[in-house]
Amino acid sequence: MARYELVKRSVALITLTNPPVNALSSAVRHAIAKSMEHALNDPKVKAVVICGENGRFCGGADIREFAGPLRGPPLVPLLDAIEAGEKPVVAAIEGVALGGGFELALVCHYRIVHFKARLGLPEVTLGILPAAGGTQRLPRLIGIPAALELITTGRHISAQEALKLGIVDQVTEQNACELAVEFALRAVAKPLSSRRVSMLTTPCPPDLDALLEAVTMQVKRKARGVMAPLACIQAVRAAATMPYSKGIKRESELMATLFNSGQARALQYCFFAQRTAGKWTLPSGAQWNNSKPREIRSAAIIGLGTMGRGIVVSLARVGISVIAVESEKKLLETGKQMVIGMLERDAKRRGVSASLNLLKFTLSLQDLKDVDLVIEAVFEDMALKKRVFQELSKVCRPATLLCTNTSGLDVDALAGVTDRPHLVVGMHFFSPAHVMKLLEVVCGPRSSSETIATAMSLGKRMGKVSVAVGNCPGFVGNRMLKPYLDQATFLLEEGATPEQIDKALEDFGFAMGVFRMSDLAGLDVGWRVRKESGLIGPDVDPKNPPRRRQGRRYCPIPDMVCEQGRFGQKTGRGWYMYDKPGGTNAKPDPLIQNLLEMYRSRYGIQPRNISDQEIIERCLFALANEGFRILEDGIAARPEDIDVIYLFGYGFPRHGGGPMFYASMVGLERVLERLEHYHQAHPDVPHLEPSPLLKKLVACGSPPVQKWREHIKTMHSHL
Ligand SMILES: CC(C)(COP(=O)(O)OP(=O)(O)OC[C@H]1O[C@@H](n2cnc3c(N)ncnc32)[C@H](O)[C@@H]1OP(=O)(O)O)[C@@H](O)C(=O)NCCC(=O)NCCSC(=O)C[C@@H](O)CCCCCCCCCCCCC(=O)O
Repeated sequence: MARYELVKRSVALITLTNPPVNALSSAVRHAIAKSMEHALNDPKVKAVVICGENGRFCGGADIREFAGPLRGPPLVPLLDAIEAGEKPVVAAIEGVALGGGFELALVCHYRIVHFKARLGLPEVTLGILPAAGGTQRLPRLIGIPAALELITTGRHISAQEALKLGIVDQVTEQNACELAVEFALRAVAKPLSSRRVSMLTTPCPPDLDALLEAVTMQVKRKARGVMAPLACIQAVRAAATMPYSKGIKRESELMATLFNSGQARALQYCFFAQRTAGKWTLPSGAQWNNSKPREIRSAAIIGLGTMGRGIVVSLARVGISVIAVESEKKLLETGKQMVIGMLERDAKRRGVSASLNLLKFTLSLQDLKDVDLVIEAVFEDMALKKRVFQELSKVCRPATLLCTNTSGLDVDALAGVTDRPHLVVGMHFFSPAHVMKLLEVVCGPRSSSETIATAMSLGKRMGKVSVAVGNCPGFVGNRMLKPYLDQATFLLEEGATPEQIDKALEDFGFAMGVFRMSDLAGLDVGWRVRKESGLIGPDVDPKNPPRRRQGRRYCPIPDMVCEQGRFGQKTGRGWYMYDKPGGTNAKPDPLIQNLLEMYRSRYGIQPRNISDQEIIERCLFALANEGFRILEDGIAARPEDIDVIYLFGYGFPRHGGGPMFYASMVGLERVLERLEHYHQAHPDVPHLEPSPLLKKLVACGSPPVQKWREHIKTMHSHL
C-alpha cells in the first residue's frame, strides 16, 4: 500500500501503491504512518519525498470506506505528525492530488508538481468537506477568497493555476519525483517553521463578514437546499477567526454533521453510479470490457435543426471530421452559419482554435458514401426517418454505422428498413446537444455488441455520460417523463397552479420545475406526439368522456394551451408568459389562471388546497414507479443507469441521488404505501399502481439499490 525506499543515500521515498488512484484507504494510511515513523527515526534519512505509483499522486480518501465503520489510523493526526516532523517532506505530485490527497500535499513542507497534474478539494461534490485540515490550511496558504472559491465549488485546478495561487513551489515538465528528490536534498539545511502551513496566520480581508455573506448567498442560489457548501463556509470562517487547534475541531464537528447525512450518501452514490453506467452489460454476455469499439474518424449528421447542430459541434470539437446534410439550400446555409458560430464561441471559451476545417456542408446524401458513421437527426416522424435510413442503406458503404437521434421512436423499425440491422443503434442526445452531458445509447434487438461499444465509446470521446438502454417508446428518460408530467397536469386540474408545482419541485432541488422545463423544451413537441398516438384528433372515440382516453384518465389542459398557440419560451407564451418570444424570464400568466378556473368549473371540479408534500410524492413516486417497470422490462440494466439518466438529462438534484436512489432513501415501504394510497384515490391512473418489482423488493426487506439487480428477472430483457 506504500513502498519505502532509501534513495540518494539520504532521502526516504514513500510511494503510495493503491491503484487505480492511490486512495487513502485504511491500509494506505497505516503504511504511510509506518513509513513516516521509519523515516523520522532513521538517522541516515535527512529528507522525505511522498509520491504516488503510476503517475498519480493521490485521489483522496477511499470513498468506499465511508459506507462502513471507520477503521485504521485517522487522517488528521497522521497528517499533523507529517507536518510537525523535523525532516523536510516534499510532495511529488503527478496526475492528481484531490481531496485527502491534496490535504496530504498541504502538510508536506514543499510541493513539486508535474505540469499536467490537477489539484483540488472536491469533497463538497460528495456532500462532505475537506476534513483532514483542508479547510484550515488552504485559507492560511492562499487567503480566504481564493480558498473559499476552491472549497465551496470543488473545482479542480491546473498546476499552473496552483503555482499562481501560491499552493505549489515548482511546476515541472520533468519527472516530478526525481525533481522532488533533488529539491529535498537542497531543503535539508533550511528551517521548517515557515513551511508548516497550519502555523501560518490566515490573511484575512477587512470585510470578512460581508465576503462570507456574499458567498453564502451565491451558494444558496446555485445549490438550493444543499448543506455541504454552507458547512464549508463555516469551516473557512473558523480558519479566519480561530487558531489552528480550535479550527480543526470546528472542521471535524462540521464534518460530523455532514458525514452520515442523506445528501452525502446520495452524492457519493452519484459518483459511483456515473462510473457504473459506463460499464454496460447485456444479457447476451457482451459488455464494456469484452466488446471492441470501432475507431470513428469521420461522421455525417442528417438534419441541421437544433439537435443536429449541437451534434456536429460535439463531434468536430473532438477532432472527428463531419459532413452535415440538409434538404434545402436555405436551411443548409442557416445551419452552417449557426454551427460555425457555435464552434467559434466554444473554441474561444476553451482557448483553442475552432476546428472548422473538419466540416463539410452538403445537400447530397451521395457525399456520405465513405463515412464511418451517420447520425440521423431529422424531424421526429417515423415515415421520414425510414426514408432516410433506406436511402442511407443504398448510399453508405456496407460497414457504415447508422444511428438515429430519435427521442423515442422504434429503433428496430428503422433497423428493419436497412440492409444492416446489426449496425443500427440509437444515439439519443439531449438538447442542446453540445452542452448536455447525457447520451442514451439505444440498443435494438439486432444491434451488434460492436455497434453498441462504438456508440458508447464515441459518447465518452465527446465527453458525454453514455448509458445503454433498451428499445421501447421513449426509452428510459422520456418514458418515465410521461407519468411525471401526467401527475403535474392532474394536480393542475385538482387545484394547483404551474408556479406552485414548479416551486415545490425547485425547492426539492430540480434545476427547473416541470412547467418551466416544458416551456423551455417547447409544448408543441408533446402535442404532436399526442396527436400521432391518437390521444387527440379525429381518431379519438367520440364516446370517450372528455377527461378519459384509451381507458384511463386524461388531462386535456396541455392541448388547450397549445391550441392558443402557446408553445413555450419560443412563442413568448406557454405555461408562463415571457417578455418576448425566446425570452427566459418566466412570469405567472393570469390567462393561464383563467383557463384553469374555466376548465375546473366546466367539469365541476372543486379546487382543493394541495400540499407540497403531495406534489412531490405524486410526481416523484410516479416517476420512480415507472423506473421499477423499466427495470422489470429490461429496458435499463440497473437502477444506477436510470438515476444517471435523470441526473444528467432531466435536472434531478444530485443530492437526491436520482429517482431510484431517492425512492430507496425515502424507504421502499413508504413509497409503496403512498402509491397504494394515491392509486386508491385515482384508480383510473395506472401509473400510480405500484409496480410488481417495487412490491417484490419490499417483500424482500427493501434491499439497498446496489442489490436490486439480484431481484430482477432478465429473461425478457430488451437490452
Ligand atoms: C481521481 C479521478 C480524477 C480519476 O479519474 P479517472 O477518470 O481517471 O478514473 P475514474 O474516475 O473512472 O476512477 C477510477 C476508479 O477509481 C475509483 N475511485 C476514484 N477515486 C476514488 C476514491 N477517492 N475512493 C475510492 N475509489 C475511487 C473510481 O470509482 C473508479 O473505480 P470503479 O470501480 O468505480 O470504476 C476521479 O476518480 C475522481 O475524481 N475521484 C474522486 C476524487 C475525490 O473526490 N476525492 C475526495 C475524496 S473524499 C476525501 O478525500 C475526504 C478527505 O477530506 C478526508 C476526510 C477525512 C475523513 C474523516 C472521517 C471523519 C468522519 C467523522 C464523522 C463521524 C460521525 C460518526 O460518528 O459517525
